[in-house]
Amino acid sequence: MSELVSTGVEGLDSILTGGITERSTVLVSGNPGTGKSIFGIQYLHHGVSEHDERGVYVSFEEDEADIRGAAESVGFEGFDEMVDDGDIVILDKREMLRETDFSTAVDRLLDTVEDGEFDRLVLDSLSMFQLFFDAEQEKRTYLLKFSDILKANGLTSLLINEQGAVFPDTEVGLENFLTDGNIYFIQTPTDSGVNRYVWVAKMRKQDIDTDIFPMEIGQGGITVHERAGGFSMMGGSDDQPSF
Ligand SMILES: Nc1ncnc2c1ncn2[C@@H]1O[C@H](COP(=O)(O)OP(=O)(O)OP(=O)(O)O)[C@@H](O)[C@H]1O
Repeated sequence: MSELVSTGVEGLDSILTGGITERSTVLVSGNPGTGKSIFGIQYLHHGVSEHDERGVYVSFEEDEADIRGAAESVGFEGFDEMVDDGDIVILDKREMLRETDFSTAVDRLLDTVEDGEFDRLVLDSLSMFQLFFDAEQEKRTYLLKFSDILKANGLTSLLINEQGAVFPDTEVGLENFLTDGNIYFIQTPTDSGVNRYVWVAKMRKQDIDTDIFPMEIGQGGITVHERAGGFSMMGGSDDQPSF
């Protein structure tokens, strides 16, 4: 049986009955500000601090200082040292977009992971990646090849997907089908801010809880509460999911 990789979010690991199957690629979708990047950083930080697993964070949109700043804002202790020591390697937008040629940028990423010394990868974001393909068939072939390379190098990967539509109007694209798992981060407005939720819609080969669970972002990162329900498109109520 495959090993399970702990996400670093206890409540989410419970929903996943232990974690993510190792060498999977998991799509993490959500609107802006729903916590996708923080989840990615938490996943890598947890890998190093609790499991001695090295990670790579690839960003097309932020530079290293932004990522270090996000880790600091939620109090991930020792994150800077992990980066300084090379336990977490950040390939940031300066690095990835140095060449205008997309395949050279991807080669740089593959060069980093192909020594097999990493266990976890976060790609922020897959949406950027996909902009380079016009034809669906080309996108499909590339995505499959890319995720095969990640798996072959022993990586369990989170591929972040910037979602335009507001939940429950999720856009279901090729990437939803071609990845092993789909996790959604959801936020609904309330009078005083937002209510946050997480939904694991799919995880191949795993028995998962497909309810929608409330979550919070604060010091220590993301916390998922192990009580289903509370989701409402109106926000602020304790009603059961309303769709
Ligand atoms: N220390 C903190 N305490 C509480 N909430 C925080 C803290 N730091 C960040 N947040 C919340 O997390 C949100 C940002 O999360 P994150 O950057 O992971 O979102 P995202 O889904 O990656 O967004 P985007 O797609 O725009 O990059 C902020 O909007 C803020 O509400």
